[in-house]
Formats: sequence, C-alpha cells, structure tokens
Amino acid sequence: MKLGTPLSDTAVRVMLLGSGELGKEVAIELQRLGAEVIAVDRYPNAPAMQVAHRSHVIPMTDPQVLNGVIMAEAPHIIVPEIEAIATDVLAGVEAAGMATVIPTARATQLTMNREGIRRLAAEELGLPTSPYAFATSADELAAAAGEIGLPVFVKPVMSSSGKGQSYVEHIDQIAEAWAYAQSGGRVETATVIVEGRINFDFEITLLTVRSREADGTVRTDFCAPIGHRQVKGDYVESWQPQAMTAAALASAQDIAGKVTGALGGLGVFGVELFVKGDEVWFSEVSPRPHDTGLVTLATQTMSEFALHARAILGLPVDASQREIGASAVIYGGMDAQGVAFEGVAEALRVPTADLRLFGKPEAFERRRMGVALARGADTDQARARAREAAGKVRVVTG
Ligand SMILES: Nc1ncnc2c1ncn2[C@@H]1O[C@H](COP(=O)(O)OP(=O)(O)OP(=O)(O)O)[C@@H](O)[C@H]1O
Ligand SMILES: NCC(=O)N[C@@H]1O[C@H](COP(=O)([O-])[O-])[C@@H](O)[C@H]1O
Ligand SMILES: [Mg+2]
Repeated sequence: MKLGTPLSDTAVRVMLLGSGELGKEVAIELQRLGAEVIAVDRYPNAPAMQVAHRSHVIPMTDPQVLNGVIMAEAPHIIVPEIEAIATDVLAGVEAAGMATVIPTARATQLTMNREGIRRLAAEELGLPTSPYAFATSADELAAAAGEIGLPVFVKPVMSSSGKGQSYVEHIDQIAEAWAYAQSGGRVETATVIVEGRINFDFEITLLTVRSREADGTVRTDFCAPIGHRQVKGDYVESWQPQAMTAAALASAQDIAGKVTGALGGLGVFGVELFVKGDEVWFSEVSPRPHDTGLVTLATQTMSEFALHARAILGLPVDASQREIGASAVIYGGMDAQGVAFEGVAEALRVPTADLRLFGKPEAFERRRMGVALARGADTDQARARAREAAGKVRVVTG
C-alpha cells in the first residue's frame, strides 16, 4: 500500500472501531506514518478520538449504523479495537472488497465470542486449554460446574477485562455467578462459558506479529513473553520479559503460531497463555494489541502499537526487546467526570518512570484511567518502580 497525504486524494484512510487507550497509541503510530485516522466509539471524546483526524460516535453493535459510517468514510483499512462490534458488517465489507479488515473479518467474529475461539483452539487445532462447557441457564451452569469440578471460572461469552466474570469455589455461589454474568456481559446474550481452573505458576501474553515479507509472504514474529497479574479478571501490572523454561517458551510459541495462523491476516495478536513448569495452556487471544502489552511502550524497539501500525500497512517490523520493564495500572478509584491527576511530578521522579494518562472523559471506580511504565535492572526492580509511580498518582475531582 502506497502511503500518502492525510486529507488528500492520496490518503490511506484507517478507521479504528473502538477508541480507547490501546487505539490511542495505534492512532499516534499511524499518524506518524501519515495515515488519515478516523476514530469511532460509543461515547464522545474517547482517547483515540483526541488524536485522530476526525471521529464518529455510534453504537458499534448496530449493524445498520456501523455500515452507514463505513460507507460514508470509505476507509481502506478497518482496525477493530474492541470486541463489541457488529462483526457481520465487517464480513460483508471484506467480502465486497471494500476495505481490509484487521486482521480478518472472520478473526473478529471468532474472537468476539469466547465460544468461537475456544472451539477453534481446542476442538479444531487441538491446543491444550482448561476443561470447559457452555451454559444458557443457571441450572445448566450448575450441572456444567459439577461435571468439570469446582473451582470454576464463569464468564459471559461476550465480555472482556473481567466484566461479568466470577470465580466459583462453592456450589451455592452458582446463582450469583449466573446473575453477575447476565449483568456484566458486553452485549445481551444469555450464554456463559464455565472453565475449570488451571493451577498455573504464572500467566503470560505472547505478543505475536504477522507482517509481510518483501516477497509478499506473511512472516510471524514473537515478542518476549509478558508476565502479568490479574485482579478480578483485569490486569493490574505487567512486566517483560517473564522468565520461563526453554521448553515452555517453545510450546508457547508453537501454540501462538498455530492460533494466529488459523486466524490469519496482518497485525499484532495478544495470545494469553497459562504456564506451569514446561506445560502451557491456551486461554484466549486478542486479534489486536493487548492491554498487558502497554509495557512494550517502555521495553521494545517498537511498541506493540507501532508493530500493529507497521504490520497493517504492509511494512516490515522489529519485534525485539531493548530494555527490561513493567507497567502498573492507574484506576479511577471513584465515579466522576473530568477528573484531575495529582502527584504526577512525584510519579515521574521515580527513576525511569513514564506515564500515559488516557484522557477518558469519565472515571469509574474500576476504570483504567492511566498506566505507569518503568524500566529496571531486572523485572523486580522495574515492577517496584512502576507500582511506586502509579501509586503516587491520585485521581481527584476538578
Ligand atoms: N480457567 C482459568 N484458570 C485459571 N485462571 C483463569 C482461568 N480463566 C481466567 N482466569 C484468570 O482470570 C483472568 C481473566 O480471564 P480472561 O482473560 O478470560 O478474561 P477477560 O475478561 O477476557 O479479560 P481481558 O479482556 O483483560 O483479557 C485470566 O488472565 C486469569 O488470571
Ligand atoms: N482488555 C481489553 C482492553 O483493555 N481494551 C481497552 O480498553 C478500552 C475500553 O476501556 P473502557 O472500558 O474504560 O471504556 C478499549 O477501547 C481498549 O483500548
Ligand atoms: Mg484475558
């Protein structure tokens, strides 16, 4: 694809569907290469909208409205940034040859629903996963949990960042888990996945990049593994690299290569894996940059956002790590609009520290509003610094 001048006849128009913190960094990288960036999300002034050429506020799960915006803008490339999109519209656009969907329309369809990606990984590709079942009522959920054996995780099939997710240790928590899944799903669907717990030593995100070689073939690169810690199904800190055995790393790369190969297309994928000794299980995959990969802003030659921008434009990538680093999340801690941040200077006085404040117009108690980044001689030092920096930032009302 020939790059051009934004807002002119030669422009390469890229439409982001979802404009959160991850899309904001992708938009910045695309802007650096002179792409014309159109940001779309369900609410105004979303982070990526603030750095895009223009934006649209629409319900992205509404097929007609989504199709209308795509027709009006005629983007060359469509970059889904969240799962909750009317993905059938993307399939239609792709089939008609009107735009390239990143990575592919089918990949967005399969990964928007946990059932699609789990069946692909476990049943078609034969990859190791937790034991699982699907349930469409509280009774079915109880039966499935009984069969798999407690403890289990219960998740709406359409949700992310831990929304609607429960950890069930006792059979009398089933009704509550069912009700919570119904309230926390991204879109209305009654189905939940029940997963047996994997007793892992640690979990990683293996960022996997599919990009084009000079001869047009697709190559696959793996970033160094990212370790992370999750609380209530949402990531609170991540670090790179996560130390692991050579056998586990080989197995992780094998799984990531297979699943991203089956999804196809170009761009960054965040392959989530559980690791115990030499053993590795597939958990899920984002066909886009991953929240735990924010750490790559501090560690890699090219962050996951730069890698995504380069790969989707058909350009070569460099997935190498340069520094040891960590990220720590800054939550809203309150429900309020137009919040302010105190302690930023103190945070940035922590050696090597850096910050991203996403600019979300509204804070919620558990909404991610920013992230602290730091480097170190080892991951312990980097993590301590990132946590210290994050801890110095206080969210306050106007
Ligand atoms: N079967 C399991 N065994 C052990 N831990 C699990 C299991 N399923 C989920 N978890 C824990 O819960 C976390 C969140 O689960 P999962 O990634 O499925 O949720 P999510 O809502 O898709 O989150 P995100 O969008 O942030 O990736 C996992 O990273 C892991 O720590
Ligand atoms: N785990 C997925 C993830 O981290 N996605 C990121 O969070 C944004 C939504 O944030 P919000 O819920 O605060 O609007 C998404 O737009 C994306 O950038
Ligand atoms: Mg996950």
